[in-house]
Amino acid sequence: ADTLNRDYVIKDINLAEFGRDEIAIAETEMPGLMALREEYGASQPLKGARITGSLHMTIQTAVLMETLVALGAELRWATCNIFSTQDHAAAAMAAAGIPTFAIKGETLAEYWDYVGRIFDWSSEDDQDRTCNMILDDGGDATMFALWGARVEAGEDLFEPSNAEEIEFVRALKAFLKAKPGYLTATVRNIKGVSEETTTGVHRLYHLAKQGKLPFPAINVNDSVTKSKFDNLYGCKESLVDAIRRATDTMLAGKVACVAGFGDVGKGSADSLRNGGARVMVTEIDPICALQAAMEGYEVVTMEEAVKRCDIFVTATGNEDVITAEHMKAMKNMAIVCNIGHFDSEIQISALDNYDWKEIKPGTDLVTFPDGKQILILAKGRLVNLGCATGHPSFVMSSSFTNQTLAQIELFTNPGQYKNDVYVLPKHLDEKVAALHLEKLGVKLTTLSKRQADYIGVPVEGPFKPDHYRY
Ligand SMILES: NC(=O)c1ccc[n+]([C@@H]2O[C@H](COP(=O)([O-])OP(=O)(O)OC[C@H]3O[C@@H](n4cnc5c(N)ncnc54)[C@H](O)[C@@H]3O)[C@@H](O)[C@H]2O)c1
Ligand SMILES: Nc1ncnc2c1ncn2CC[C@H](O)C(=O)O
Repeated sequence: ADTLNRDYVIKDINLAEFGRDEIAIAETEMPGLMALREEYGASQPLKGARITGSLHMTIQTAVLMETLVALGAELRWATCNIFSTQDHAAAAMAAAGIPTFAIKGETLAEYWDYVGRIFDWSSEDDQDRTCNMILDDGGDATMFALWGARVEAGEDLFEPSNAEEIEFVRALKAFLKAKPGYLTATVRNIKGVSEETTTGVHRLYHLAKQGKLPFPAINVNDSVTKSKFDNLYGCKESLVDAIRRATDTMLAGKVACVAGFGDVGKGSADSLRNGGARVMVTEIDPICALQAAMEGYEVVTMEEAVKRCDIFVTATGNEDVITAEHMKAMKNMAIVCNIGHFDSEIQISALDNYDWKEIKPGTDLVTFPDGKQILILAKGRLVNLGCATGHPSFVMSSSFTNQTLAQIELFTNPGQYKNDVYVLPKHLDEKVAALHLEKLGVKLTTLSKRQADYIGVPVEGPFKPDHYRY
């Protein structure tokens, strides 16, 4: 790692030029972010914003980061998954002077130490300087700050029950010892958090319901132009990309199982079917199960799927969806991976005592006592970023335009939001979509006043009621 006590920890600063070259190409595919730089560059709405960012350190995220900086923000950034960093993107950010702490393949200990680094805004001449915004993906950064403040208010930390929690507790205790009172001040100074993903949003609603959310939050995931695009079309492109890079397996003719038929499961099932696989789905929700059936997917239980499927993908946001028992019952050389945010979906640790052989980074061959073998991808962490480069730039532009608008909303309207979870208003959702039409050559039709009146919407939109489902 390239450290030397600089205010970044990355793999190799010499990758910066390569990163910069790919960022330049990505910018041509991210019209929403580039339009926001045009629109807000002069007025600098994020001047004074000190954003602690925890989001996969990819080329696409680098374009988001430099958009936030172009609008006046200062950043400190870490990735939100130990396998998702693209080292050349991290190098380009460090070379651009943005404190970045991310290495592809970092350990859990390093991951949580880096979360501490992005919260440490203190300097020689201002020990009390803290962040005043969080941009989160999955909720790890928010949890670190909140638990720090809660421990300093006298609450007992939970007993860690796995490797991840052990490192979280260790890193948090070290931070609290080094900087007593600092996270309490941080939480007090935070104007809000914008959360990228479904699992992180679930955690925020849970906190709000418990009355333990001490600042406003914007749920970016449930902007239509985020989850109905990134989660759906992003996974449709990046899932099979990852499976192919990790295994070179032929998809055509194979039988695949996707656990969960939400936005990610829908995109994932489509991805596999387009590759020529016959796809089965498992679901708990009768509505999503009915959708899957009517889309032509067989809906089965995992107990049934393990007998018949060659490829398994979890997309539920839940835990223990594929158990050790399930894996023991799978066909020889079955491929098992997860595209959900956390690695809770597959019982990876239950395989610890079996023989693991790393074929290449991201692809492990596990041999069971009876000699049966399976391939585990990205050690059960999200496979599209662990074994490939995640979603392409264009769809991430839609997600990250929402992120940027959410940061502006929270930072420039601190009094407007209570300590609760909000989604962006529909006119901004439609604005994000509109910013991405020209790139695809879309020609939009304009309503006449008569038509607008007939369907009861303003000529300029919003074109749908809040209860509309896209
Ligand atoms: N890898 C990526 O690029 C990426 C992108 C977006 C979201 N995500 C993550 O993917 C996960 C899913 O996101 P989503 O937006 O599709 O969520 P979602 O809530 O829309 O869908 C999850 C589905 O899983 C089903 N489910 C829950 N438990 C199940 C179980 N035990 N068996 C079968 N089905 C079950 C639910 O009924 C639901 O329909 C989340 O963790 C999210 O954060 C990852
Ligand atoms: N290319 C990507 N850059 C950053 N994050 C990415 C990329 N592809 C998928 N993701 C995951 C974020 C996604 O919005 C989520 O909800 O998890």
